[in-house]
Amino acid sequence: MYATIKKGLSKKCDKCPVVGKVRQMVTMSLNKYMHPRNKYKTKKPNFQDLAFKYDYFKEMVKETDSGKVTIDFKDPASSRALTRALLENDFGLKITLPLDRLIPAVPQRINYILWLEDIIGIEKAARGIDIGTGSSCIYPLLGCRQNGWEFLASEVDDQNVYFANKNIQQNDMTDKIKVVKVEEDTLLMGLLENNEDCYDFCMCNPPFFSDHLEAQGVTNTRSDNRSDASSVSTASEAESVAWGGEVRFVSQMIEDSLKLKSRIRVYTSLIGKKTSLPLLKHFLHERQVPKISTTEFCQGRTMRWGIAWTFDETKSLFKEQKNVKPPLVLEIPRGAGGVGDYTVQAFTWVIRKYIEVLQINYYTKHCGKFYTCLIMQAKTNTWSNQRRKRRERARKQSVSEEGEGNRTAGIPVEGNSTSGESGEVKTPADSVEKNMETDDKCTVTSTETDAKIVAHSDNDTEKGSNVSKDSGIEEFATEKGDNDESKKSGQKRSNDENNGTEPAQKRLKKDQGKDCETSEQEKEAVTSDKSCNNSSAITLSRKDVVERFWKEHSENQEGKKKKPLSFYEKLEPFSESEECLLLCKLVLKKEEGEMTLTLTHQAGNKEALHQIMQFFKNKLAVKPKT
Ligand SMILES: C[S@@+](CC[C@H](N)C(=O)[O-])C[C@H]1O[C@@H](n2cnc3c(N)ncnc32)[C@H](O)[C@@H]1O
Repeated sequence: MYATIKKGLSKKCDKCPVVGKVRQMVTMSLNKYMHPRNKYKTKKPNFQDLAFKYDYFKEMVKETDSGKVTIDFKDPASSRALTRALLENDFGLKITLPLDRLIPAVPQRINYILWLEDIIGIEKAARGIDIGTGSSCIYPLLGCRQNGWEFLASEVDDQNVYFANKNIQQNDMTDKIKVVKVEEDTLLMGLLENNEDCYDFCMCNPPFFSDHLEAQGVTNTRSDNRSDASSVSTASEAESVAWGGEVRFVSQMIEDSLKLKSRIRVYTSLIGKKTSLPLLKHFLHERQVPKISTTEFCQGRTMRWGIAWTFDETKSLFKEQKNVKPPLVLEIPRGAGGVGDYTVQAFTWVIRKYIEVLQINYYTKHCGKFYTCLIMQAKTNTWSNQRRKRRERARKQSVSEEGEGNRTAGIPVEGNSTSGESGEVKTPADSVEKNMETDDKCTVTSTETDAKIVAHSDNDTEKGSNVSKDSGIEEFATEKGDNDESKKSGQKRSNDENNGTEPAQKRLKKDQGKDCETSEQEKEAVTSDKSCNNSSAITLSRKDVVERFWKEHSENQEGKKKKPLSFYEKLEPFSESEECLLLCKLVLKKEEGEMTLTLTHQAGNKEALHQIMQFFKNKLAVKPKT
């Protein structure tokens, strides 16, 4: 897929050394929730510029078919070249790394340094400890270069000690950073037993895993659906695995800190697994450590956590940190939810339909080719226990049918479908339940949770579309002639039309129908796709469907062609200060060819945010390959 551009780069370089016509801004997947002072937050690394400057990096870059300059993140040599180039370019640090040891990701390491700056301040020169400094010695090098901090660093691995010393020397920092080779069971106590110095902080990026199986992802909780890691880990077993994992490692740091107390003003550690955090906090509370603070590092698509504790009760340590929750990020793989068009437009459409089914208020804040932002306001929980509720309802229904079968025999039931089965009064929640039920019934293609959204030809729509009277929510995905229920609902849909709230999806379907009448060429294309053929549903992925949706949307926005908006589009932006169960922001973004869905909490119940994300995960899940 990639074509090497080593030669191409030289050509471009000849044309225009810095700003070539074909210059590509190359970005890494770093999101905007990085530490506010992280320089990569707003200025992503420009691979082309780096390639012009550094030959060792130029050798690694490739150009994608779309002309984007990138590297193969799964190749250790490429990752190493990137780390080397970023440290040299952005921090003036020269670094030598072996290929068989951990290659640190620079933007991630900066986050930890900046968090420490927030805690201890940068006004005064500080002295710190780095436990397990690695071959790069990256934290001491960065802390020293950025803030003039001095370091005592420890390491158990001989090769790491060798390279760490080499890196200190080639950056002229031998008077500021000292590396000590320690034994495996040594953390702070052993390191400090022969000196009486005091330190402002200690930091540590511990080996996360408790055994090699966990390190290889065999026994941890990564879901089967999760896509492969986008970068390679070159960490040796000693670097990533420690007996008892990070919990035991940091617990031992805590035990040591109870003896050392204020010889180190602030104790900190990075945490790789969220589940470790409550255990370590509990451990600290149990030992009556007076001040504890935690943070979340949002690093591209990786989450890490930080934990800090101190025995220094006189200072206002940890006070100024804001507890800003990072967003929940879902990587959307190609083919997710059966949507073949890997575009923001296609997935925006799908997501909006799911939101409408859930009866969550929303308005569109931004809708672009690569970026969509919706503000969502949920009043009640309409997403939990869908399956259980469906089963219960089905059970109830069959019981009532059995019991009332004789009584209802011969009584016309047409039109009863929206007022609820068994004559129940239909609440909005019921309506959602019902929508969800039909949605699942009709859209699940392979498993109960793997939803495939389909659009239908015009005639299919007539038969299949269903708009709930109560909610104005359109049932957007039913197989042709699916069931009687959907046939009955054609009447209900027209209620909606009369109100001028023709849903976007139906408009799409209509347009498809028009295509069939107006253009022979298009007709051919469309019929070959079977969209004009009543006998089968077409997938949403058809490019023309998406293009039409997009065109229509922009027309609406520009106000050139006033088409009626869907029920929810008609809503004015609601008051975001209004009391609700959850207020959040949903962002769909395509960056570097990869799509992500991000939910950011704004107000209300944080658990609800996780539940909604789980709902989207289920709906968009692609089945693991067998
Ligand atoms: C996850 S790596 C972190 C390396 C580096 N700090 C970084 O962030 O890239 C953990 C490091 O701790 C080292 N290590 C493991 N046990 C240790 C111990 N008891 N004392 C010091 N270092 C240790 C490993 O050799 C490894 O280099």
